[in-house]
Amino acid sequence: MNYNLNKLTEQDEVATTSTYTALKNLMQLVSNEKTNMIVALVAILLNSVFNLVAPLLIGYTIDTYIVHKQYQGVLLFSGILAVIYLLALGTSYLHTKLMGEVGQRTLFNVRNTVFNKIQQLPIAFFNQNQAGDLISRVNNDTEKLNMFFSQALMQFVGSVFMIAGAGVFLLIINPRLGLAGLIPALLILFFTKVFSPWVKKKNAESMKVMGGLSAEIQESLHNFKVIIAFNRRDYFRKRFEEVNEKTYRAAIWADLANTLFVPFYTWCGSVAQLIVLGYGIYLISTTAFSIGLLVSYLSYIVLFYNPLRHVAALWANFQMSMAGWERISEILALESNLVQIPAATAATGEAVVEFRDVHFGYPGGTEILHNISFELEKGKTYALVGPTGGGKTTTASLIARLYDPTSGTVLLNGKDIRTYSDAARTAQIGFILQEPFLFSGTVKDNILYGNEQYVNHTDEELIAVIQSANLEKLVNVFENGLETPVSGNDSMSLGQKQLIAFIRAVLRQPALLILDEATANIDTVTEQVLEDILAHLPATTTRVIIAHRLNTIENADEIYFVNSGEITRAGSFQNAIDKLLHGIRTS
Ligand SMILES: Nc1ncnc2c1ncn2[C@@H]1O[C@H](COP(=O)(O)OP(=O)(O)OP(=O)(O)O)[C@@H](O)[C@H]1O
Repeated sequence: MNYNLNKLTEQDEVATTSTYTALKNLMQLVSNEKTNMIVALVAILLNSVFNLVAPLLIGYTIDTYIVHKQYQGVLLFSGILAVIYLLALGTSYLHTKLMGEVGQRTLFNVRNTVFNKIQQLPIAFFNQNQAGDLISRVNNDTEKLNMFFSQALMQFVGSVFMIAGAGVFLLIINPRLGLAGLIPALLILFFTKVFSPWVKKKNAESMKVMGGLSAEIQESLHNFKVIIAFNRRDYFRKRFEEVNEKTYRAAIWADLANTLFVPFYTWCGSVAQLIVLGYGIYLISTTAFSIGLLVSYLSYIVLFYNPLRHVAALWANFQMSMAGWERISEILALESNLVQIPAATAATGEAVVEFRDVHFGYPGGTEILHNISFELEKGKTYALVGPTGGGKTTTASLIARLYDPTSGTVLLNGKDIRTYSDAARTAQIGFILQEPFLFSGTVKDNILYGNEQYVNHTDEELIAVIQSANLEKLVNVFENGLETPVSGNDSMSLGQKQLIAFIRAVLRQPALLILDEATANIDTVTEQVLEDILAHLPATTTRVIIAHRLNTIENADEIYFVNSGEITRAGSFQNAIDKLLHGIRTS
């Protein structure tokens, strides 16, 4: 399955959605904010009404009181206007506050939802996407949604109300003058329709390269040791400069697209004012049209075109939010291809693990394992040996169901491995990866990770468990034992990390323990301790050891030779050495 977010095709369905669909999906996300949104909507509606009534009152005051010099009436209407403006202020505050909170809650929920989704996706997803791009989606793109809800949405709705209201007033008071004043609005409509897709595209491009920039930063930070050791700062600097330049150019285009509407809308507003002024003066001189009405008209033209200009800026913001939402939706639409399937048949066979005619290739790559069939029996120790790149780790990954075969079946305890829940499967399998990962905390925290059954143990109880599993000597390797601090993945030697991963996996008491080069960086004396621990695991534990060091595989019950995607029994230890040293090695 294609999990590459930057290469989704039409068949992947989520590639591009219409603005309408994107908006509909987005609204579903805030369905539990309905009450707040309705109150905010009412507030913005009232706000528009207050702002719309004011010019009418001003025109009325001019024609009725100012022209006839009745200053008591002027004072009265000034007071009424002051109250109306205060109410407008109150409603404006209310909807801004409510929508600000809706925005923050949505941001919180969307970030949680996206992160949880990412956690459910299979390893293939992480293989195909760069961490920096994902971080950018979780951080930056979700923030665009916050902007949309906290600022854009209600301002947009308020502006639309205002435009509609002002338009109605303009057409009712004097239809001909109103129509004349609205002619430039047609130009705006046309311009917006033509340029909106382009604006959206430019924003989407900008976000995409921003994701690329994050990925570049992440990669160089991750590989800083290599960069410094090889003195290749210039290499990464050059690569960074290239991506930064791309980001800069895309941002310039997006900015240009986003600001394009505003001056044009302003210009259209000015033209409309000129039209109304000219035509209004003509109407005053030829008909009974009053100065007060002309003043009201000019105010309504401002109330019509100002929010239009605002809508232009908000429209760009909206396009940006939709582009961000689409990038987030791409993640939300993905489903793990490693789903649990219903168990069709009862367990067949005694083997702990069985491969039946298994073929496998990584997504988008060539086939790595070709028609593999073998069985691993309970309580035995198996070694997988073979040249680099031969397929050992891939085989182990299929045993642990980090991937599913392209065809064929992997069985765990006689049942298709896909019929097990994640919890049931991982409870049976302990996998020590080639590159163990440590979290910040202490040695104890890292050991307890994945060993929830011991989380509530006191230190004494935990030490007792460690002693009974013969792991005490390994814990004592660390200066402060269980309390030795771990300040991130790079704060320990690879051998020390392997020790912690070993303790973690053995404490799980798995029925099947896979060690992928798990002792490659451990000194010979400590390795003997590990071997002793392995030898004293419960008699039912099956061990799969992947190793290049020959002494590690010496005591295996069975040795498999993995070469060029084929797995064959190597027979005796001597045979395995012959194959390794003199066999045809392809990878
Ligand atoms: N995530 C991946 N995506 C694409 N191809 C991969 C991936 N991981 C491994 N491969 C390819 O699969 C093949 C088998 O790799 P694998 O890691 O299984 O070999 P290995 O026998 O464990 O090697 P080593 O002894 O170096 O650990 C190699 O050609 C490798 O390039």
